Amino acid sequence: MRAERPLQIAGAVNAYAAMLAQAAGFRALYVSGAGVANASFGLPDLAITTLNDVTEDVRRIAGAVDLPLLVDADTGFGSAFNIARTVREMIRAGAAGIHIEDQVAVKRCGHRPNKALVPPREMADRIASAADARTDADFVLMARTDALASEGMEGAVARALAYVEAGADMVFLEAATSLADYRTFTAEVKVPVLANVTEFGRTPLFAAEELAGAGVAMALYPLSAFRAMSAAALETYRTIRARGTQAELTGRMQTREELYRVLGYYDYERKLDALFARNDEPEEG
Ligand SMILES: C[C@](O)(C(=O)O)[C@H](CC(=O)O)C(=O)O
Ligand SMILES: [Mg+2]
Repeated sequence: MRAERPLQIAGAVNAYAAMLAQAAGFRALYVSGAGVANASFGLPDLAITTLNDVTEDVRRIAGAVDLPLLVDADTGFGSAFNIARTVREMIRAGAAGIHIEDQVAVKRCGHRPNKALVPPREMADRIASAADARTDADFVLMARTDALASEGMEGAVARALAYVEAGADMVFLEAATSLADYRTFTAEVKVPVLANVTEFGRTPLFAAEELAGAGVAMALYPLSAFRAMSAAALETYRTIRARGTQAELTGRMQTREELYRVLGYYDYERKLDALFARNDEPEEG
């Protein structure tokens, strides 16, 4: 966050997407709960996936890039002891931080209607359990509030302040609808605030500079690349089925050369060649 404001955080649904985001210059990445559910399991984002499902993706992504990873821990995957375990497992898997939200355990996407929240006290307990379980002082604990839709700005601010009091380092204001919302919220909540700029939701696609002007410290793009790749993949599959060839699509594909550059393939190949060359040398006898 010292490097840029707002810190742009890009969602990556797998290790290779994370490498692409890193190559594009992002300084922080996100493992989206919706991304794990949708992309890794073909499930909707309705609290169906588990802690293990998410940490598996975190391990793969953290193993592929050097960037800090913010991870969506939904409602923490259970009650106090489970939340403590979530924190420890996320740290072990390589996350730099997680966010935990104040929806009931059967959560929904933050941009859908009929979200239900736990009482502020219960969410503060979630945060306190998480803060207590931290085995790494640098691990970031972010409280997400979904309260704007049902309790308005006053409710969202009151909740955020309680969560910070309970140990949250940062706050995620879900589904804000105007820059004025962010301005009011960031003026009241003194810790860094994240804006979720997810497409086709409640929040207009505010530009980074606009968010910075409203006091926002982090801008999240949780599923942007996933939505783009999904549309591209569907078009590719359809075209091959309809035309019997992919020839007209290659201009829009990432080439083998580009793929290999991102992967560092040629370094691996050189090492392999050197190993083979060594093995070919006659043994001294
Ligand atoms: C940020 C989010 O929690 C996610 O899982 O990526 C989702 C994103 C989305 O559904 O667009 C959310 O905002 O609830
Ligand atoms: Mg989510």
